Parts: sequence; C-alpha cells; structure tokens
Amino acid sequence: MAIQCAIIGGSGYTGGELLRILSTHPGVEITCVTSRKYAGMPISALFPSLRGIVDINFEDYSPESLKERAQIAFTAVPHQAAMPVVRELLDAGLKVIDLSADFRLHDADVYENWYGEHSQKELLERAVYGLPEIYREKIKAAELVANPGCYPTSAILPLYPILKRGIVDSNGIIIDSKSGVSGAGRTSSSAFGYSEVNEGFKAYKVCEHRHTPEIEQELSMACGAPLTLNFTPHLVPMTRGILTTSYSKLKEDVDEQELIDILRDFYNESPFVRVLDQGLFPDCHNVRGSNFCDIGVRVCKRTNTLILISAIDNLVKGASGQAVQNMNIMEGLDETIGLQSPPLFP
Ligand SMILES: NC(=O)C1=CN([C@@H]2O[C@H](COP(=O)(O)OP(=O)(O)OC[C@H]3O[C@@H](n4cnc5c(N)ncnc54)[C@H](OP(=O)(O)O)[C@@H]3O)[C@@H](O)[C@H]2O)C=CC1
Ligand SMILES: CC(=O)N[C@@H](CCC(=O)OP(=O)(O)O)C(=O)O
Repeated sequence: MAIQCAIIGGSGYTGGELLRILSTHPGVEITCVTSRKYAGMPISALFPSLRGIVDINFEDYSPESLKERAQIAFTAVPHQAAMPVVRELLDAGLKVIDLSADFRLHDADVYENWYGEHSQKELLERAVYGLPEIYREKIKAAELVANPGCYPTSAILPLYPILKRGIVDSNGIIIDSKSGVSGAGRTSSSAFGYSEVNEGFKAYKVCEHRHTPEIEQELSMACGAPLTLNFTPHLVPMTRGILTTSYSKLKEDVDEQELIDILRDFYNESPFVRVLDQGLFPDCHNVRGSNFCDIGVRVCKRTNTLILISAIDNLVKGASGQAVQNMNIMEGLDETIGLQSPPLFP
C-alpha cells in the first residue's frame, strides 16, 4: 500500500519541490497539501508546472483531519512556526520530517541564542538530525527527523570524514559558501528581487549566520571535541545551487588521491555523494535538480591547506530531496526511490 503523505506549507519553494519529487515516487500518495493563503485553490494555480500531475487543492491545516489520511508529514514552514505544528502532528500519530531549523540543534540554549524561544524543548531529544550519510541507522527508527539546513549539508558532507580521521586541525576552519536566491524562500523580501540580485554578488550575515552553530554541532561530533569555525555565506544571481569551499590546515602529509580514497570509502554506501576524480571540481550545473552532492579535493602544498569544494542543489539535497531520502529510510524503502532522475544540464 502507498505511504500517505501530507505537506504542511506546500505553497513555498521547498513545498513545491516536495510535490515535484513525490509526484513521481512510486510508493507514495500525496493526500494533503496545506496553505493558509491558498486553501481551496488547485495546486496548479501556484505551480503551473504540476498541471495534470498533482491535481488536488490546497487545504487548511488541521492535524485532527490528518490522523486517518496520512502516516507521514513534511513540515515546510519557517522556523518558529514549525515547532507547534510538529508537536501537533506527532500527537496525532504521524511521523514528521521537519524542513525548518527548529529541531536541528540538540542544545536548546544554542537554539535560543540564534533563533529565539523554543516552545517544544522536550522534543529536541526525540529528533534525529536527518543527514542520511551519517545518521542512516538512527533515521530508520525516528519519528521526528530534523532535515538539515542547505548550507550545513554542503559544508558537513566533505569535512565530516576528514575531521573524523583527524587529518586536519579542527581549529581555524574557514567555510565560504555561495547560494542561489531560492535559498531565501518564495516569500522572501524585495531584497531578493531580480534587479536587486541580478549582476550582483555579496556576502551577508558575516560572522552571524544561523547555520554556523548547526555546522559546528555536527563537525564537533566528527572530531569528538567542540570546535568553532568561520562561515561566510554569499548570495549569487542564480536560482538554485550552493557551492561551498572550505579551508583547513593539514596535520599530516597526505596527497589528494589518499584523501579522495578516504572520502570514497566513507561514502561507499551513499549513492548521492559523488567524490570527483583528482583535478576535477564541482559545478552547480552538474547537480541542478538532483539529490547529488559533488565533492572535489585539492591540497595546497605551499600553504599546507586542504581545500574541499562541494556543490548541491539547495532545494533538493539541501531540502526536499534530502527530506524524501529520509522518508524512504524511515519507511524501510531503498533510499534512492523517487530521487533517481539525473541532474538537469545546463
Ligand atoms: N529554500 C531553501 O533552499 C531551503 C529552505 N529550508 C527551510 O524550509 C522551510 C520552508 O522554506 P521555503 O519553502 O524556502 O519557504 P517559502 O517562503 O518558499 O515557503 C514557506 C511556506 O510556509 C508557509 N508559512 C509561512 N509562514 C507560516 C506560518 N507562520 N505558519 C504556517 N505556515 C507558514 C507559507 O505558506 P502560506 O503562506 O501559503 O500558508 C509558505 O508557502 C523553512 O523553514 C526554510 O528555512 C531548508 C533548507 C533549504
Ligand atoms: C540565500 C538565502 O537567503 N539562504 C537562506 C538559507 C536559510 C534556510 O534555508 O533556512 P534553514 O535554516 O531552514 O535551512 C539564508 O541564508 O537565510
């Protein structure tokens, strides 16, 4: 029998991407898509690309009505708005995959320092951080999965195996990321409009981006001790994609091929991580519309620096694709189902 799924906050970019991916998933039936603004309207009014593919209407959010109609819900609403919704859905007996940041940080104080008050702290210990390549076993048994942030996904995947092996100094890591504009969501402000962004390129939230503690949390787990790092996000005039470059100091004399082999070995059973051959580097073009994370490796002998470069599609591996990957794992399916389309190029 098909897994019945609900999408809460289905009118935004990640909601639309969930619809696109789930509409071709052979094991799923989308039974409910909510929107406060567009309840009663057909999905295709907001996503004309889905006309004839998803022919149901948006509806109001009602956790009670979902009890009989869904086993699993994706919450694709902003942080802070997600926490009460997640609580209600869990209480109604659904499994939940939350795309917001509300359950990603294990420490409530850290959350409150970066995001504001947390009203569902007791749920934090029930949440599993949904990076399948690292937490696959825990995700299998989870009732609540905190889907990782887009920047953290692109930063953690290349660095985690390297830090776990102690190959680089955990102090002084620099992470520099560039994101397409869809990362800001469909309801973002005029600062993300075409003429504000086109032909421009800027850093933002320097030293204060909310994904910093999330990256630090996971990379601290990798090296077994707390670390702090510098993370600088940039906005680039493209629709989708994140390119992340990290710089860390090598503690031992390793060459590029050895590092590539370490990464390939770690991700041996992770079909969405592609570690590129020596001398090749990721391009957002090559992952667009797909759930892949491409990783390239460079050692600068002159400065003793390891440079790792990764590319993802922020809406797919950075959000909705990863959420479907998590659903597959939670439901005991092959994790690639529904996510097998090759990237779009160009
Ligand atoms: N865009 C990206 O690349 C990524 C986004 N995320 C996270 O995923 C979530 C959704 O992001 P995204 O789709 O980009 O955002 P959008 O702004 O595109 O959509 C958010 C949706 O949430 C609904 N919504 C807004 N405010 C509330 C509220 N107070 N209560 C209930 N529903 C609300 C809106 O629906 P309506 O007004 O119709 O009810 C809207 O369609 C966010 O938490 C975001 O941080 C995570 C990773 C990457
Ligand atoms: C380009 C852009 O604005 N990106 C967003 C990405 C954040 C996001 O998606 O929020 P989550 O924490 O829920 O992942 C930002 O920097 O705020």
